[in-house]
Amino acid sequence: MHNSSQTEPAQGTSQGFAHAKAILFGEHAVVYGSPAVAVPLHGLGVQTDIRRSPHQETRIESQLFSGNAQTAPEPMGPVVAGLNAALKAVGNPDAEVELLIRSAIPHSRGLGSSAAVATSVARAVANLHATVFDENTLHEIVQAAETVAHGRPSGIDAWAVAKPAPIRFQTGCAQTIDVGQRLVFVLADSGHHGSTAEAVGGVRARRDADPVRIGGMIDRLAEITDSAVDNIRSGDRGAIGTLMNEAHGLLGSLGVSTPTLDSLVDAATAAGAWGAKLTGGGLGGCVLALADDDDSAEELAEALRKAGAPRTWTTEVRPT
Ligand SMILES: Nc1ncnc2c1ncn2[C@@H]1O[C@H](COP(=O)(O)OP(=O)(O)O)[C@@H](O)[C@H]1O
Ligand SMILES: C[C@@](O)(CCOP(=O)(O)O)CC(=O)O
Repeated sequence: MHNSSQTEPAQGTSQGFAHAKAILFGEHAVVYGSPAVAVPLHGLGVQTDIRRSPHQETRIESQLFSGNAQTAPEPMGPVVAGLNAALKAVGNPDAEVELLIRSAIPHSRGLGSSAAVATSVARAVANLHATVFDENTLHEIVQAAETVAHGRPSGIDAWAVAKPAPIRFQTGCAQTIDVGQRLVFVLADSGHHGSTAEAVGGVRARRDADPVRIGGMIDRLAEITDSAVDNIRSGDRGAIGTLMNEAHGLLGSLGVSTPTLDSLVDAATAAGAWGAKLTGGGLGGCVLALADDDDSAEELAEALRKAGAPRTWTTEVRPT
């Protein structure tokens, strides 16, 4: 995965960074208290530069919007909420600041751009005030942004973009997983935006209509996640891949896959991936495939692009 370029801050400017994430197991089930596993996507990140505003207003410059924060359109709501929560947490809620947000993370692809942007903004605010947020304070700030973005987020994204290692997340708590063997993943963009809120709402409606069947699938996703944690610890790629394939099938049955995501999973399997699945909310977004090694990751990425993915990224999870 290419490195997002980090630049030196100008005088009077402070910075904050955060990386993207991919959910390896347990998306959607995590909303109902099941465990989930997320991995950091180092090198695919966002940088925020901040300085005290020389004007009587807070301004944001970003790929989505540039202008006075008070006139920012609705999609910027999470960013403004994160900024306000961070300024409040440093005891300077009325501060006027200027933000420059540069992100390499495509938004609405299940890669955690909203949480990563909010994390980089919060870290920049802390830096400007010569402090560092402890992880729980940072989490609360980012959850304030995520609540505007998604309604009732489980909290996995907010932890996953802030932690440098894979995590097992359940009901608000995130624990780092010890990794037994290096894992190389290829991410393929389906080219379609996915709305997490719509996907989560769809699963909830199906669960309300058929609690026994859908509840059974959610229970199975929870079992898959916990088996996968054991396999990540022991470094059993074959077992991880088999569980990824099963998880993708279940996510399809929950109604959050699409024909494009299914065909990318099929292409990954045909190209020799240990396993592949959609990642994040679904209904668009990305597919995550487990490669054998760096060489096969290149072949896998090429196969996924041939199958229609407009872009791919390769990332690794290092043994601890
Ligand atoms: N480059 C960016 N500049 C400003 N805000 C961004 C940027 N990327 C993402 N965001 C914020 O994150 C939101 C996207 O969140 P969402 O659709 O949930 O995507 P994701 O699944 O990547 O988190 C945007 O509406 C905006 O609030
Ligand atoms: C679908 C979900 O389980 C994972 C987050 O989805 P996404 O990676 O933001 O698309 C929602 C949640 O955990 O709140």
